[in-house]
Amino acid sequence: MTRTIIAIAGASASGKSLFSQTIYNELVNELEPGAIAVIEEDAYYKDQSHLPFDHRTQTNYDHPEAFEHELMCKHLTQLRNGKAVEVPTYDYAQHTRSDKTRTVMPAQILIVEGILLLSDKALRKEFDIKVFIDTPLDICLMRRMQRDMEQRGRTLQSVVEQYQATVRPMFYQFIEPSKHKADLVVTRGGMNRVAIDIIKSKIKYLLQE
Ligand SMILES: Nc1ncnc2c1ncn2[C@@H]1O[C@H](COP(=O)(O)OP(=O)(O)O)[C@@H](O)[C@H]1O
Ligand SMILES: Nc1ccn([C@@H]2O[C@H](COP(=O)(O)O)[C@@H](O)[C@H]2O)c(=O)n1
Repeated sequence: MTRTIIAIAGASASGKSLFSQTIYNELVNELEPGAIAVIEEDAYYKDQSHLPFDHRTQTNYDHPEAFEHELMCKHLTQLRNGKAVEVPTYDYAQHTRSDKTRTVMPAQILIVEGILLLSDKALRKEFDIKVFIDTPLDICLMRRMQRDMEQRGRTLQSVVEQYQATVRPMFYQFIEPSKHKADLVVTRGGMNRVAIDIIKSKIKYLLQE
């Protein structure tokens, strides 16, 4: 059986999750059970439970070193080879992994979304289709402020400080240059109906092959 792994990359709050979830939600009931699955790169942030909370707040979460990309690569290879994996789950409020894992079965179509997927050479090799969500950074910042305060337990001050110290500089160092590794660059992210339909058609075509 041929399996296809699709990467959805882009800045934080660019709309990667919305884009991925829209494709998943619109296809999941049309396809055979278990044909499509989604994995988040954020699940592979390193475990920091051994560090005091104050230290965890100082981590640069936008640098490749913050992730356990080796484990992610290993899991993607296992999924491609038809094996189920236990994906970690992440707690943004605690800045570390939670105790639970999530079992992901080897789907024929696997969508993977995350900020640094295309900047890592080893990870890039795992992807059959590479998409970059290209959203202006000021729009990402506005969305991130709202989301991080509502859903990730952050204050306005902490979002602004983190944005200046790491999020913005790491975007220009790692994420923006990785756009050129993409097969498709998508504007308007999760609201780009044409782009969503193109990926959906490609998935349906692959499943018919
Ligand atoms: N095109 C869009 N228009 C309006 N809001 C959007 C759009 N894309 C995403 N959002 C909203 O912005 C926030 C961040 O989007 P999300 O998909 O979680 O970003 P990412 O996964 O890239 O971090 C969410 O609240 C989401 O609903
Ligand atoms: N403890 C953490 C871990 C990550 N972040 C931020 O999350 C962003 C990536 O997730 P998206 O859903 O926004 O793509 C990344 O920019 C990290 O700064 C965090 O704030 N705290």
